[in-house]
Amino acid sequence: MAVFTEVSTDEARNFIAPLGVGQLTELRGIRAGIENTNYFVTTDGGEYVLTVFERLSFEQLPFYLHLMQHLAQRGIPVPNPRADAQGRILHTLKGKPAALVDKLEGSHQLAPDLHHCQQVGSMLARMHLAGQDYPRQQPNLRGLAWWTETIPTVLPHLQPGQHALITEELAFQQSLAASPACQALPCGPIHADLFRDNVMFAGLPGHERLTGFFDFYFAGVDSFLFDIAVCLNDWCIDLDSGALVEERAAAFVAAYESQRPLDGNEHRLLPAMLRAAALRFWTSRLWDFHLPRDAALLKPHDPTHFERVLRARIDKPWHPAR
Ligand SMILES: Nc1ncnc2c1ncn2[C@@H]1O[C@H](COP(=O)(O)OP(=O)(O)OP(=O)(O)O)[C@@H](O)[C@H]1O
Ligand SMILES: N[C@@H](CCO)C(=O)O
Repeated sequence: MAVFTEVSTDEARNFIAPLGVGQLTELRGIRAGIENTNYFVTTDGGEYVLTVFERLSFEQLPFYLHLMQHLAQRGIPVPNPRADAQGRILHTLKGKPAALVDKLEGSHQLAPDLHHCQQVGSMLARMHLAGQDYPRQQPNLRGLAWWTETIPTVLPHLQPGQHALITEELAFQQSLAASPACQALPCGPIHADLFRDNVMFAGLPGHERLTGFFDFYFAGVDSFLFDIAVCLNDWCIDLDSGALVEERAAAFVAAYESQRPLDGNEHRLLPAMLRAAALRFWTSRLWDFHLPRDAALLKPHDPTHFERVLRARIDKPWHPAR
């Protein structure tokens, strides 16, 4: 359940009044999600999502919300935050930060095929290009510095084989990140968490079209290759074994490259970046699992999934044919 902060109809009506979205006709709590309170808001003018942020602060949120606005203004299908007459998109509800964004049409595609992967790959590249002139800066807060700080805190909970794997992988990623090749990777704002449950598709089975990316609250400035690797490790794998489904991965990358070709460095570093992306989510899942901060807000995902993904990426490195 994901209504941590109850919002009444009157509170919602007052909240949306300055946002020029019409009169409230329906307010419905959204059960999915574990981070924030979300409500579907219907007005006589359209459909929206009201989010009350439970963990992110007034200082952190402008980067994410303005990024969504920037991308939406450039034609990327992401939820556009609604502004008041002064142009403010970060609001306050019950003392907490809150936003009203456009509701995306459609639903998740949890069993993607080539067609879905191609659409995500192509839109990811378009998003990277559209974000290049985004002026705000915020690093990927779940990047190497965070892995380096967090991995020691989870080590006491690991079996010897896992302990060796995660410390060796961290050392590998630290030396890789310091290399000139890695430092030359093209960077910009990335989503950094574009899993199957953060993309919407609409349309009849077999003919679905991508209607949007959402949940930008792990976004940050990092290499585009890292974003590609996060996607490949979710959209293009067999969820049981963690093995890459090469046909889907090749289709994803080809579609990405139809919009933004990878440079030689990106091509060479993709196998290592796939390992980095697996390490990132293994670490965060271990941290959520073994060191829960706020039990009420957290239903941890299975960490061993990303241990399998990491082992699979090490055992069978992959990069697309050129
Ligand atoms: N802009 C949107 N348009 C349509 N549906 C949305 C939108 N934002 C959120 N939703 C719906 O609300 C659900 C919960 O949102 P979300 O996944 O962002 O939850 P969260 O708690 O904020 O984050 P997390 O995914 O980390 O748990 C989504 O699965 C989706 O169905
Ligand atoms: N996508 C993340 C969780 C939310 O960011 C995971 O699957 O571990």
